[in-house]
Amino acid sequence: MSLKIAFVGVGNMASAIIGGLRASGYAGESIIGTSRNPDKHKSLEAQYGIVMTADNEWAVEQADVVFLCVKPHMMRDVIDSIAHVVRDEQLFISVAAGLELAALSAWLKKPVAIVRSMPNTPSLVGVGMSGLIANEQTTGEQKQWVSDAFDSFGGHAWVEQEEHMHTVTALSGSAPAYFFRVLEVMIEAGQAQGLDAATSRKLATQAMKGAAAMVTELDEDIAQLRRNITSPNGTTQAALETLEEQGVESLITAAVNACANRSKELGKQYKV
Ligand SMILES: NC(=O)C1=CN([C@@H]2O[C@H](COP(=O)(O)OP(=O)(O)OC[C@H]3O[C@@H](n4cnc5c(N)ncnc54)[C@H](OP(=O)(O)O)[C@@H]3O)[C@@H](O)[C@H]2O)C=CC1
Ligand SMILES: O=C(O)[C@@H]1CCC=N1
Repeated sequence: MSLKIAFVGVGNMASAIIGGLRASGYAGESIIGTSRNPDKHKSLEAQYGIVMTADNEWAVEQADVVFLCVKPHMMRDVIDSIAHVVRDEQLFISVAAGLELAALSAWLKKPVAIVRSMPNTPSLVGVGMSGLIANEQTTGEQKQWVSDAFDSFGGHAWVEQEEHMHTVTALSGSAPAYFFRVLEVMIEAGQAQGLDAATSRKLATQAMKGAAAMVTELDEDIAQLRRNITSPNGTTQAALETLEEQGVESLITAAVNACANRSKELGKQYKV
């Protein structure tokens, strides 16, 4: 089915989803985006072939599916301002970190279908990953549409318990930023050893891409893939021993836990 989609708040995350949807063949004419700043509208229209407006009410009125893509602390005000035009048959998809289905449902004030999602920005280049959970109003057909839409810009996983959305955020929603940070540090280290920035970036990023491709394309134990590179008393062993000595396991575990805990805090802050 060809549905009209509205994105309320076209910033980093909505742009990544819109870019992914457009690249996979979704028609620009069926996508409306909103932002308060009209100065941004022309460039977003040109970039994605969509219609931009500052009028959230109008955008929601046109839509079968509404993606809610503003920051968590803005969500309640934005929903309050559109609640009076919400129709029972519409599907709402929130991308906001922490915000629970119950809060979204109470603010929307109608028993509409709601999906809470946690996507990530690699959606822009078709390799996103999204965790999803739906409220009980969401039909099987709507869930199938959501699965297909999110698959069009990457992969998806439905979770059974809403609590697990915090872990989804820690393992995929925020995680591209951890890997970007690792790359930044590696590239700087390469430059410190004398390589130019472009060569350093190419070497480190291709290595990360290759590692990710091996893990996703080969059905092999990740630890074994690591051991396959690690010659006894060789170069890799020297690097890995340093990582362990410097506490790589506790460092990464602490970062993942901090992310999930922040998501829980956001949930509590906006609990209804
Ligand atoms: N960035 C990421 O990697 C991820 C983000 N998320 C979630 O996505 C949501 C958005 O995050 P992100 O895209 O990073 O943030 P951004 O600030 O980049 O995007 C939010 C956009 O909302 C617009 N906006 C704010 N208020 C309004 C309003 N009243 N009406 C219409 N548009 C409005 C802003 O544009 P303007 O100022 O022009 O109005 C802004 O561009 C958050 O809830 C976050 O938790 C989820 C997963 C990953
Ligand atoms: O940092 C954040 O809060 C958002 C949610 C996941 C990624 N970015």
